[in-house]
Amino acid sequence: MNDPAITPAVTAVADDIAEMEIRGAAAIADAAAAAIGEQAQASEADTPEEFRAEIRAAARRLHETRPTAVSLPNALRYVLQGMEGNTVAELRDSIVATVVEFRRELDQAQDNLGQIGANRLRDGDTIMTHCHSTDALSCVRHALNDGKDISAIVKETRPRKQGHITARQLRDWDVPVTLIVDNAARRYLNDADHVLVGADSIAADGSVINKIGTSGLAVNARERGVPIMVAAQTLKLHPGTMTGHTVEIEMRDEREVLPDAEREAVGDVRVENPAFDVTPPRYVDAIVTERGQFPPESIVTLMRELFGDQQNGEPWDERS
Ligand SMILES: O=P(O)(O)OC[C@H]1O[C@H](OP(=O)(O)O)[C@H](O)[C@@H]1O
Repeated sequence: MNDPAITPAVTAVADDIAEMEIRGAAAIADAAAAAIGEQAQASEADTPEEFRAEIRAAARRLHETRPTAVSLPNALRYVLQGMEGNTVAELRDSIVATVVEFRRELDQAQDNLGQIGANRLRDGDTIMTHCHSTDALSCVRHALNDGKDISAIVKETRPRKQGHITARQLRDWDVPVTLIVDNAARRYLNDADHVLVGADSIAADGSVINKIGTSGLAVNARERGVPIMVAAQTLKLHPGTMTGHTVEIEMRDEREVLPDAEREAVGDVRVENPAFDVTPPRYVDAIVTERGQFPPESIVTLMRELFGDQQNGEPWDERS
């Protein structure tokens, strides 16, 4: 049998995720779900078996792009579990409807989470941010909508400088922004009332997997007495960690750290470029989700409720 046909739209989205043209855990989940919808609509499968094989192949292609943000497999699982029917047309319709539902829930969860997180921010507070998180920014947006004045100290976030995206978004909302290099964070924590970050995955023990540099920031913030708030919708909860799996930390291309043009001046050194790190739960004050805010130690209770009956295996594995 030929390999299942994957539509060019899926390949393009997968490439964009791998290259970080599409980035941020929520945006990756949204784009991956939409791509499965495109696959379903473009499919020329003659039989239900062929259609299912194509959808599974598309999901695998999207899944293999980046390993750390669990929102990606969680999104794919949601959509594939919605696939039902006995004909190609029924299967297609079920996928398309599930994608619409998933994307609506994603937006709604981010909005609800923002309202909950905004309650932690007081009028006149200054936040310190790391990287760019749409979940974290949703909290700021709701605080602003509630009439609070918020200022921000924005960490640049080497090597890809996603802090620039955060700074731009906050300025568009008229939030006063001070942009700093990552190394200046400890100094400026004296001026911060909260550290506010997002997450790519949350483990069952309440550990937060987020952009490299988050754990050092959290340790420094704890030493300075600045509370650390993690904004992460439940799509970021990692079901595999309930059975002891660890979260794979993505290692990215060394040229993000040392571009070819600078390589010669530095010479023959090894470069490592981990994209994420793990912040232990004891450095986190609250994990804000659309289901409420939790001390990290109690996140496992929510995970049991959400994933308790999950079976082994993934719907994109070679099963029907
Ligand atoms: O889902 P939202 O809150 O937008 O983003 C969550 C996280 O995704 C990003 O990863 P990357 O830039 O894709 O490596 C950052 O680590 C950010 O905190």
